[in-house]
Amino acid sequence: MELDRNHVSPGPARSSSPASRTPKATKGQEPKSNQRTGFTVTPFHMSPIINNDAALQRKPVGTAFGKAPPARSSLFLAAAGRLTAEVVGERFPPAATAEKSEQLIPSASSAQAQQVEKAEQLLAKRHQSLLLRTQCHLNQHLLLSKTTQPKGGVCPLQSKLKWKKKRRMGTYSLVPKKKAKTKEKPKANVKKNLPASAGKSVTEHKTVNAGEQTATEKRKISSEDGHVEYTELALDCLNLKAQEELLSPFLSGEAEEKETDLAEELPLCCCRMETPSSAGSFSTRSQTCMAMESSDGMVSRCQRPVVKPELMRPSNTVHLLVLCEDHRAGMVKHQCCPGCGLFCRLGSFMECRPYSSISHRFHRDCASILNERRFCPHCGEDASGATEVMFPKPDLSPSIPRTKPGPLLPAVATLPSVPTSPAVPQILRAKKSSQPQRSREESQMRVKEEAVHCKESLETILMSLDDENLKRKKAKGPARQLYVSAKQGDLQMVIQLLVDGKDPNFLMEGHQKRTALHAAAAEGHQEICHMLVQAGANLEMFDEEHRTPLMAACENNHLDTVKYLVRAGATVGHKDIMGFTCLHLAAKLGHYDVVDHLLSKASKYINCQDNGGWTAITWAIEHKHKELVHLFLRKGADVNIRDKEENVCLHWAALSGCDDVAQALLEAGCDLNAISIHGDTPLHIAARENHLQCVTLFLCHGADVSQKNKEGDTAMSLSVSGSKVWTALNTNKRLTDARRERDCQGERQLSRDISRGYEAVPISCVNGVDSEPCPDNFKYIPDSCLSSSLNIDKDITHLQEGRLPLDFCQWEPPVLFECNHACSCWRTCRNRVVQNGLRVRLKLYKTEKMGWGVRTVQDVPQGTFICEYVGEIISNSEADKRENDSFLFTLDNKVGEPYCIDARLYGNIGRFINHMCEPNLIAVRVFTVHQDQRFPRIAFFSSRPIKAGEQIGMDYGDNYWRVKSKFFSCLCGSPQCHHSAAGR
Ligand SMILES: C[S@@+](CC[C@H](N)C(=O)[O-])C[C@H]1O[C@@H](n2cnc3c(N)ncnc32)[C@H](O)[C@@H]1O
Repeated sequence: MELDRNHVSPGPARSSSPASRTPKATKGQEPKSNQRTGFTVTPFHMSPIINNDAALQRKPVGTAFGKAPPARSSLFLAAAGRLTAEVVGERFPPAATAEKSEQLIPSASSAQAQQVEKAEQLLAKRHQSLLLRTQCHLNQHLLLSKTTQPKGGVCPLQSKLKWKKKRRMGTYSLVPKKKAKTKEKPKANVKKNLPASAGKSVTEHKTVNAGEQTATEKRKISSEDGHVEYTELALDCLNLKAQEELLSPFLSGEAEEKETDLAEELPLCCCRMETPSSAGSFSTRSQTCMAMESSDGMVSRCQRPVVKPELMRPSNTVHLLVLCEDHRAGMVKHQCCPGCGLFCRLGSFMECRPYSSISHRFHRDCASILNERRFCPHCGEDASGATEVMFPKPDLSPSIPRTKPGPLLPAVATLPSVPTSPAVPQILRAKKSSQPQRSREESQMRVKEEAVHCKESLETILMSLDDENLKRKKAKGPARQLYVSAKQGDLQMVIQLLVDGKDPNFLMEGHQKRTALHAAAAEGHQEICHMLVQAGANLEMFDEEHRTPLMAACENNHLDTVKYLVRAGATVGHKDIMGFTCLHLAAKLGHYDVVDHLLSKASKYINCQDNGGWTAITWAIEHKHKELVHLFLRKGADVNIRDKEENVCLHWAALSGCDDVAQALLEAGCDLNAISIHGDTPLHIAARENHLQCVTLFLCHGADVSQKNKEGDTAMSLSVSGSKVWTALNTNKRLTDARRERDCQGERQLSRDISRGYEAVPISCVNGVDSEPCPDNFKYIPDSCLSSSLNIDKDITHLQEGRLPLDFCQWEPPVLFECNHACSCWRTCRNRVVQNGLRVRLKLYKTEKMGWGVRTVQDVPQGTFICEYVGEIISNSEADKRENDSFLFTLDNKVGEPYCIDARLYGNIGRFINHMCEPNLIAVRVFTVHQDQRFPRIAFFSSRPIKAGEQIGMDYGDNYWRVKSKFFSCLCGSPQCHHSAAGR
């Protein structure tokens, strides 16, 4: 159901569809940390950061504050009769460690170990190149994601993802994974790289033999020596391997486009151009290859015999050369630097990758330069996109290296750690984790059976690998075949392809640029995952949606594969383009066992928020995965985390209509009175959605039926008139009104809101004691004001979760620092409490003995921010001149001239808070938008749970009473009163 705030009252969800939760912020915009460079920011909860004024003074701006000074105990009087605030007082994660790898070692027989070792030794032959390619792909992936956002218009991925956005959360700013096609490339290197043709006109004549797989182009290029006929090498004239690598990407659905791209780019270098031997003066008889290799500064010449007499010219700085077959293939693969004519095959070079399958190598200093910009001398791409690559000498070690560096493991360690199913394609799929758990005996039997199956299947596969015919047949498969086989669960084929040198990190065009590991993980082919990982597949490769193989396994509920990947070192906390983690994906789809496993392995992500500010539990709640919700609650999920619209879990339960989930959330302490940015309480949502059970539950727990949202609607006005929900709300309202009337015993309401709408919640004023009208001898202001210029230093703007922790030191309350606009966190960050203003519903009422006082309208948990003490900020000398000191609150600053807040003429509800010898409030000094130590804000927090209707009060302090007791006694009425006339 699609709800739109523009038409109906807001709710936590604009739609109950999962896709509707597309959040507002993109990953790129989302700050990863609320810390600013150079500053240490302490979360509010963990916080309280200073109770030491000396420390406050000592610490330089921008440093974290430590624990602080012994403070005095309460609020107080510095000057006569004056209140004081004495006491206010991971993109690629670290490599899997050897330790992690060792966890992969299952207890397996040595026969199995030997078989797997054999498989791995076969794989080892290809390992080196796989690693290199992995690195190349990673480089390319990173490079593309960083640099290729189109300047204007909507990128393909953006438009592709737009359908997902239903929730009205703002705009996207996606980073496309695919490099935008450069139509007008700087042709910087044309002159430089044309063979012996600098400054001369170039004419091209292109003929395409339509009957052939590859195009053959003939170009006539004029030179000083006359015409030299160059022929562009047809790819099918190359050796098989080089040909396959160049052709493989074209076998995808984008073959036509790629062919055109390639044709557009090739003319910039001459790597594929050859000229018949007759064009030069070389005899190829007993000729050796003239290729020069450069390896980290060392130049060496190839000595291999030449087979073909044709000449090639790597660069206009060198002569035409005859080359051996290997170097001819290298030329065509752009492995020779057009700048200097030296081959780049061992050592460090720059590599430009205009497409994932094409690599252009050149030396850093050989880039073409035009207008102080550097370009690839092969294709003219901006060389800033090129990456430095290293091609080490081949390691002839027989061992299979791990995905990540680390000590080699004993061969037995490379067995699939949890062989959950026989390694034959038809039965490879991991069973759904929702299947009932097996008994211990069954499990043991199964492990034995699986070991046997595993042994047999591996044996079969290894035997087939020895079959030379099979080998030859398989070798022709294109790189994408690995992806297809991994997806189909064809373990035998996967191993064969890996042994044949297929890149396990090949990105599958047309399949969201996923890798074979994504495909295997998504299908739950655990053994294939293992083989791919052993062959160098990177666990952290992500697709166009920034999803990793582990995420694919989680989303598809393949528990065993999830377990395997986690053990292999996959990152659990990785976020996709929507900010989802593995937990979000599994929670949304109700994959109980997967969630359970993830939480058992990485519980720290339990409260991780996605781009909409939603935690995994909110997804489980919205999609009515009840058992999962209970699991999250047992594991300690925070139910009061606010999303970007300030909804808490109960809003989502109200939306889904699950009253039993709502009940569990209430028992877990979820705030029934939480208000979203639209002013909605969970009751508003439940009423609007016509969820009767939830409505009655909330009413039973004391939800306020008269609470209005920002559009002025009560839950009742949002319900369908005459419906059961409406009747329940109406009945409750009548009963509540009647009770209030009885409880108030004739209390008259003098004002609906003394704040005149300045506070987020109204503060009514009632008098059931006498005929005194609503106080009007002051002006209500929501924030402190300045009546003279005080030059508050607002330049210091670095600062450091909902409530004070239960162990917050109430006797020596430390200073708090809230996040502000200078932090990198969102406005909804939980370390912003005081700055969010009044949230608890309060009432100004006339007490029997202490004049006006303040009470709460709702139950208030311990540690809740109640209100601030607001007034005129004045200097002490100014305060001394003022006659009425009843509303002076000393800021008790230790720096420079002391200041205080006078709420006599200008103030807020805080000015009516009376002294109580058994207080339920503490005052805390808080900094929000500045850190000028002279001007802390004074915030009152509940020091214990407060019942609805209870008066709130603080301890004015002994100093206050030392002075004031000469004029009057404490009338708080507490049995523990220290300052009553009788007590003195
Ligand atoms: C900050 S005002 C509190 C609001 C005040 N009750 C009013 O009617 O405006 C402080 C004054 O309230 C009165 N007051 C507060 N707490 C009291 C107490 N425990 N016993 C007697 N008077 C109290 C005193 O007159 C004191 O000067």
